[in-house]
Amino acid sequence: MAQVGVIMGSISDWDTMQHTCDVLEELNIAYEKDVISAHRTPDEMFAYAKSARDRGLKVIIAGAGGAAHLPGMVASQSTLPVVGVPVQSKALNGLDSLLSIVQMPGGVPTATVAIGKAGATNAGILAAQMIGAFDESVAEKLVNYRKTMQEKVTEMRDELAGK
Ligand SMILES: Nc1c(C(=O)O)ncn1[C@@H]1O[C@H](COP(=O)(O)O)[C@@H](O)[C@H]1O
Repeated sequence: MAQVGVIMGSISDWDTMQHTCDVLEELNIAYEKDVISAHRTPDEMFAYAKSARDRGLKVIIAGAGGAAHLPGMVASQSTLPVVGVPVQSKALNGLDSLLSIVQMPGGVPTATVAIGKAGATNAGILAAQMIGAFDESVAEKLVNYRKTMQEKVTEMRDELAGK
């Protein structure tokens, strides 16, 4: 059963949001993915957010670009934690997406990560950390993920020393 719901406003967001899915797979966390838009499919968006907890999801990750209302609107309809990923827009480089997601009114938070690929990856890790707070096996996977990161840095140091 999926623990994380990954949604995006358009298929054009997939290039970014695939990095969320990649890290969830790496951490062996079951997830589902879908295209849902607060603007274009408001009824589906409401239904998704309202049913998310009962369907067993623990965290929702929502990626959107431009007037990125999807994360905030989903957050308004669910008590699950929502992580918003600002997708890099063409016109304003994602600053519009970032500000749309991060500037929520008091009472309805969305956890907001950085614009683009690094943010999308971090959204997946953050979701794993939320689940890992209550699930030791997920916490162990996160420890291993960090070890792998450290090993990569060690390789970089060796590579730099040889230059
Ligand atoms: N920001 C939103 C929402 C929403 O917030 O509901 N729905 C679609 N979009 C965004 O519109 C951008 C352009 O979409 P198209 O490429 O389909 O024209 C995408 O980045 C999408 O996330």
